[in-house]
Amino acid sequence: MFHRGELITVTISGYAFGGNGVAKIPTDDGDFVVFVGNTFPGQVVQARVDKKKKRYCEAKLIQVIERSPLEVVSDFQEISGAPYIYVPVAEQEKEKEQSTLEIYRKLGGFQDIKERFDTFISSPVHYFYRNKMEYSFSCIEHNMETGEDIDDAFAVGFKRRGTWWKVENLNKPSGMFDQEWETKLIQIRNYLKLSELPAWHPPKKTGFFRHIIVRKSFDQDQLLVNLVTSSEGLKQFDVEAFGLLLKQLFGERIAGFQHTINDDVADRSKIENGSCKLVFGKPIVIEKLLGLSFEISMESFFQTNPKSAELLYTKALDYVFEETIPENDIVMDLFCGTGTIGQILATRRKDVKIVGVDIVAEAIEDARRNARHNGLENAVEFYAADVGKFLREHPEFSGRISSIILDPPRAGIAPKTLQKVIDLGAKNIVYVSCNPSTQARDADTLRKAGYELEKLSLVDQFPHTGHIEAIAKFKKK
Ligand SMILES: C[S@@+](CC[C@H](N)C(=O)[O-])C[C@H]1O[C@@H](n2cnc3c(N)ncnc32)[C@H](O)[C@@H]1O
Repeated sequence: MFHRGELITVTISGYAFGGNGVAKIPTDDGDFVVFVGNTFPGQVVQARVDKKKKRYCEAKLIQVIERSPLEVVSDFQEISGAPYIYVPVAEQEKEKEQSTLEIYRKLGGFQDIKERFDTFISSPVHYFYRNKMEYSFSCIEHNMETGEDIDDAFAVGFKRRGTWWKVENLNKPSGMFDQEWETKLIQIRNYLKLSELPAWHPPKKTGFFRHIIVRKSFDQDQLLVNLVTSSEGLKQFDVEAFGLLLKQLFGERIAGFQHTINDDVADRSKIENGSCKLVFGKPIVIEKLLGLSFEISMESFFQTNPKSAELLYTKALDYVFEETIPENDIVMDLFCGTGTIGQILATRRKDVKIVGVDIVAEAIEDARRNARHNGLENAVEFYAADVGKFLREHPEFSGRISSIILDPPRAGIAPKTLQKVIDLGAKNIVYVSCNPSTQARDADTLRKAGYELEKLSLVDQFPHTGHIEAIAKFKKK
């Protein structure tokens, strides 16, 4: 049944972890299962078969032909990064919870996960919650109304689902990022188009305008803007005049405007590369989390949904403090990024030392600077290193740690590194993850090493997407 590359139309009847809609096609040998990413039960969709196995296949969504009866179409423009914008949040949350618990059963072998499940924390804001957005320019536009592709266009918005070359103009807010910014993006597009410099041509890798990236501070209600162009035709572009337009459109809300010149042929991955000049203002915004201030530059990692991150961190730290931490003990914040969790912990317990480790040197510099500004420099120590290497080179911590916080990237923790973490002999481990499938795998390793999974909570950091954040609490038996 079906072959790779085939265009199929299926009705989605179920939901699997990670935003995969499930369609079942009856055959003489039982159901043949089709997984289609970014779809929802009740939708009829057109999709292209990508991977084919004997009993199932994976297909990429091309278009939703019929909406699910659950969906409520609103005035937001649907973008590929937010496939569930029309699905009521309660329905999204229900599917996320069930599918995440199922992945814990399947990949972690925790058949009794329901009994260990603590709570599902909803995002305190469901719309306009993101603090960073990256828009692409392309001279190949996919017109959403007519379905046509237009060459020699000037499009600014997001890549058409499943393509890296076509851009759909963002004509109204997506419901994900700042409402005023996205309402006025059309004026920015019209202004830049008048320069007669071309938008980027992704297949040819030529053109001038490449990306526009915006960082937001909710606390200050300010925006930091970075326009990325090539140097092709640079002399014709009046960057100061564009800065004035930003000031006219957004006034005091613009904290700073940067211009990055990037001639690298690689598209998204090199977005922050090239030479960057601050045209006016500051190259940072300041965000507040649970009373602490964090300076965020364009490049720094910072939780995308800060209001929800407060709830995530509070829950993670509640788990840490459920156990006794002796005075002057060390708590490790491994994969600490800009050190937010460790610093917040330090405000709740003044008599413990925090050791944070992250592989990105810039993130550690941010962590140290922020700790100084927050008056916490004596409570925290940050190291720029690979966690596995750090633990190998610092055997002195072994047996001296009562609690560890882990917050690794989506890939989870490398087996050798996890073994080093286990060798520390901590009584408690709190594991925060943006990918519960790798967390469930690591939870199985921790269980085999004598750690019991006591509790699991889910935090909906990313409404309208298939993503979910999970916090697991482990205790040494
Ligand atoms: C999900 S982020 C953690 C963010 C941080 N806890 C926060 O909330 O701001 C994962 C972090 O792991 C870091 N990382 C990835 N691989 C690493 C490794 N092998 N050793 C140390 N840090 C690593 C990344 O630089 C990133 O900052």
